[in-house]
Amino acid sequence: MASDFQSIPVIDLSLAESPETRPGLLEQLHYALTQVGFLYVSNHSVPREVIQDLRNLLPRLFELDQEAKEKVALHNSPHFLGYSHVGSETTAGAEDRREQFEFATELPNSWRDGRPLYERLMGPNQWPSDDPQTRKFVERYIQELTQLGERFLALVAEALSVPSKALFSFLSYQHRLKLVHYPPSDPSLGSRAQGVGPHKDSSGWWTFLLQASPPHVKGLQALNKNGEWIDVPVIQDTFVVNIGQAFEVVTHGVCKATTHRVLSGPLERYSVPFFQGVRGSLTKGEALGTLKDYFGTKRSSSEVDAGVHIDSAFLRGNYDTWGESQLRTKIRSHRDVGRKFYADLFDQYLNDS
Ligand SMILES: O=C(O)CCC(=O)C(=O)O
Ligand SMILES: [Fe+2]
Repeated sequence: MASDFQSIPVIDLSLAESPETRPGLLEQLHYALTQVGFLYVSNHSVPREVIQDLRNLLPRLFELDQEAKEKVALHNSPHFLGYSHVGSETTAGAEDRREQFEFATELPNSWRDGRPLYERLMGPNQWPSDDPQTRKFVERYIQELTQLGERFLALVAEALSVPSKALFSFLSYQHRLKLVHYPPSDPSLGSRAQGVGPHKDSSGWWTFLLQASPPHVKGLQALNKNGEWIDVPVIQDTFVVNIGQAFEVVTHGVCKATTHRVLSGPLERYSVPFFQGVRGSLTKGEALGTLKDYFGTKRSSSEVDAGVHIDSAFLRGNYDTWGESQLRTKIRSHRDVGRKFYADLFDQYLNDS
């Protein structure tokens, strides 16, 4: 079997600043995008203080008592924003061992009868603490990551030789952020407990992940084409970046959303994934049509071959827009929210497969 990636490339974004080093950076990025689907970015320009403030917040929020957490429970939000407890999610058929607070770009609830229902995914956050710093730190972090996401996307366009305008046209103005806590696993399970099971990121365009625990706390792994799980260790002052499913679709599978998982071990672990959002009105036709010329004919034969199989619930599903496909996924994984806020659609979404 051909060898495949055994480690995750580190891309130094400061190399983009000089005309001497930029071509080399783009070449490394092209390799990471087309052969790995996972990378680290270093020298990313997100201020250290913004990251540190968020990191300090994590234990404080997860130490809140259960009552305070339940007050902002995700099941009270039609926008799927808020707290979910350990055991409320399953991935790949098994229960995940993690609790999380989900936030998004702060937006008013502007959905009205007659508008597409997926627009209701946008709406205000539930803030878990009266401490005004919580909101300040989370919002500032989302703002910084939104900017990093845009800078990164411009480089991706250049590395793939596609118009950046086309890539930007797929973006939403709502991005999502999760604060995640993996409690220590039962010692009898060794280091093999499921923090989160094998998955591809479905909700975003790109994911920018902060591994917020010290380097000796391991857990994240990416799957290479040979079926080997490759460790994605903590590298200080970097973000882990990986491709989401919508990006795999628009690049016709040339850039794959790589499967990954988290094993939880005897040490608790914190992480913060930021999911750059995709516009809900994006249709299948647009997603496959916009860059067809770039990913159909202009590619080397090995890249075109790689694009033959696109693994996407969006393309397979019965609904034409990205927004509807997202809403369906969310309702199926949080059925209580579906029953409460989307009663008219609930049965249809549950029984349409
Ligand atoms: O916690 C991590 O390191 C990764 C989490 C993840 O893959 C996800 O939430 O999609
Ligand atoms: Fe993920």
